[in-house]
Amino acid sequence: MGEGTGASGRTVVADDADIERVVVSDEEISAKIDELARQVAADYADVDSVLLVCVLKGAVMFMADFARALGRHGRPVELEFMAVSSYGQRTTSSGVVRILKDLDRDIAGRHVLVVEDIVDSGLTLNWLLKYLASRSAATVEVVALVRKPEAVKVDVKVRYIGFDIANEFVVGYGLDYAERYRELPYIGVLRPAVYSRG
Ligand SMILES: O=P(O)(O)OC[C@H]1O[C@H](OP(=O)(O)OP(=O)(O)O)[C@H](O)[C@@H]1O
Ligand code: HPA
Ligand SMILES: [Mg+2]
Repeated sequence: MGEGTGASGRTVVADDADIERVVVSDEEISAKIDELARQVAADYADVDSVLLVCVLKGAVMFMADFARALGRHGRPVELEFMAVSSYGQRTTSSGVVRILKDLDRDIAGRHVLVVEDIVDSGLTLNWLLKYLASRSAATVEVVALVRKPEAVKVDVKVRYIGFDIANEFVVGYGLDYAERYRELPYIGVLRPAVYSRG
């Protein structure tokens, strides 16, 4: 693809052609991450250490940018990763959360902040919070970049939220459809034709 301006309003990236509409731009994401990091750094100013738990794969971009923003705001953190999956190739949750990668270390007594890309039905987070509670963390809070308030099926406590968005399937900035589009720098909606390609 040559030079030009794509759906993101900036230099075209490879998957722009499949995007119908941008829901959250990369500039909005950066500004929001900075704002969330400032707030979290202030709220956790009095604790010795903070353990960020990234929920792979979707939250990988958010984790990387959020951790660095916390550093800029004077809050050092430790990073831990879990991989869970409930969507697979679908656009709706299977309701069954599978652990693909567990935590590498004990979180007992730690101040844990779960870093999630999206709260949709809430089923993943609901399951994860129960799982982490059983591992005796001192505190467990959640930061989620986006949430779909109209899609929530279970009420989960999310302390920090970037954006509330409409109830439509989105991709980009870590979010995938059948493992694609995670690398897009913004969050957007796919053209309907993409789903009928099979
Ligand atoms: O609120 P929910 O309806 O449970 O949906 C949110 C979860 O679903 C997605 O993960 P997915 O299962 O697609 O795995 P992935 O992160 O590897 O894409 C997303 O990254 C969240 O973890
Ligand atoms: O809208 C979404 N897009 C991608 N992955 C997701 N996982 C839950 N909701 C979504
Ligand atoms: Mg997914």
